[in-house]
Amino acid sequence: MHIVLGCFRGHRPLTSLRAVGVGAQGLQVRDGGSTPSPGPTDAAAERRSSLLSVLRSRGLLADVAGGAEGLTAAAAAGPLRVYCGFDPTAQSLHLGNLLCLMVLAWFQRCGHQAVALMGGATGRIGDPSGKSSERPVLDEAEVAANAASIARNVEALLQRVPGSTGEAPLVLDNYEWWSGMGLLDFLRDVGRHARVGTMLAKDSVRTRLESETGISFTEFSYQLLQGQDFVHLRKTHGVRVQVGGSDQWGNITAGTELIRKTMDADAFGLTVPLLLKSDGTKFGKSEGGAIWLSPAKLSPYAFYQALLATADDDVARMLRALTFLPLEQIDALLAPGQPPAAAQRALAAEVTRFVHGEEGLRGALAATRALAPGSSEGSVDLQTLEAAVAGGAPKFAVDREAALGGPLIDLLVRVGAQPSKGAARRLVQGRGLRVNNKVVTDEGRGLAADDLVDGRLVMVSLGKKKKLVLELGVAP
Ligand SMILES: Nc1ncnc2c1ncn2[C@@H]1O[C@H](COP(=O)(O)OP(=O)(O)OP(=O)(O)O)[C@@H](O)[C@H]1O
Ligand SMILES: N[C@@H](Cc1ccc(O)cc1)C(=O)O
Repeated sequence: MHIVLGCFRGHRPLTSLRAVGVGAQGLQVRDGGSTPSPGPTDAAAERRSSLLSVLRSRGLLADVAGGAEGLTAAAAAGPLRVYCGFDPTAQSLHLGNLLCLMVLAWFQRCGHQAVALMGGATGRIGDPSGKSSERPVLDEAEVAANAASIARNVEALLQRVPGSTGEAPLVLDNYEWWSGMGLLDFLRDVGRHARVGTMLAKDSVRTRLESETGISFTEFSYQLLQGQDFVHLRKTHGVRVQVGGSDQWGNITAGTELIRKTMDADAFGLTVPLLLKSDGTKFGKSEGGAIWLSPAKLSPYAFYQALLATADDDVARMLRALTFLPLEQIDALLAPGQPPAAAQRALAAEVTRFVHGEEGLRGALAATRALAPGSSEGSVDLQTLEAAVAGGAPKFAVDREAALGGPLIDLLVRVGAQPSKGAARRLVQGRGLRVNNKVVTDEGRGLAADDLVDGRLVMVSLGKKKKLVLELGVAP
């Protein structure tokens, strides 16, 4: 895997930010020295206002809309609510989306409150940002099911932000307010405030207008829906900041402009540099090859392995952007003399822990150990077996009674995994046959019920590298 953090089309120069004099993590309070130590209120204000310098130090800040100084002052004055929207066009979010979730997490750590918005309505329209062609229309039931599954994932993830000092995160769905909005209300209350010239000038629209296929009115209107979301959240939940990838700049500023015009209130936008693949395309779901965050789409083991495969050139940026490790610890991991892949292992462990929880990481590490060539560690569970099959181990369906009723070596010959009984015996004599990683020493050993994982599966290793999975059931 080769991933780079870069900026997408439409990137604007980094707004100059004022450092606010806190440590790299933004969580340390300055040592008092000769000046008096800050009291608890000052410490909290300092932590809240450290936000932009923290995001910048982690490589998570591309642009600020509404003024960096104003945002820092607002953060110092009190906890802010910040939102990021996700269109439920797939069952799960992916590693690219994790950057935005990390920004929400840093807000939480600095004492603010994160709001994750499911695009139950916008997912039915299709965001043209960064897309060279029209998105397919999704089935309503599918969008709703996707939104529910992403909401569960995101909520669990934001609730486990380590060191969070903000109020508990909120998860909302914009279908709530769009489902009741009529066309006339929309044109009168939202459309009237939008200038067509400004809408046409957005990168997402301009590039599509210049393309052969152009842009539909539906996708052209998308920016107003996202803009109105921000207005709605500003009014109903006091949300003052919106976060998104740098491809979202046009949609985010549509919101800050609408708020300014219709409410005469302040609002800020933050964009995150996009996580790009080595070919320069966005690391997203439409482009394929996504590293999914939901365990239903990608097991914690496979997720861990995908991060372990991060290229050396990308690992420093990924450690800064996708983990909460202190920057000094990251520098130490990258210093010469570290064991091979130490940085990748730390990256994989930290990100897996955040995305899948402590339990998910434990399982991923257990499966990694169990599937290592020649492993004799016995912790083979369902995830390990699924990982073995996903990694190319053949799976054989065998008759349960026959499998439990005779020697394993006979079964291996019957399914074609061993050329002859003699070869299978020699494998046992050379201590090369293992059942769920336990060495078989008895040539007559058969399978027993307690070898079975999930009551039906067993992993058999033939020598150091070859593995297969037997599934006991009714023979095909
Ligand atoms: N590779 C990425 N790097 C940083 N942020 C990203 C990346 N991919 C998506 N995001 C951000 O995550 C948020 C939600 O994105 P969303 O799920 O709607 O689109 P997506 O996953 O990029 O989908 P698609 O590939 O269909 O465009 C947006 O703010 C988007 O900019
Ligand atoms: N347009 C965003 C998702 C989003 C939807 C609604 C919002 O209010 C905000 C963001 C995207 O496609 O990535």
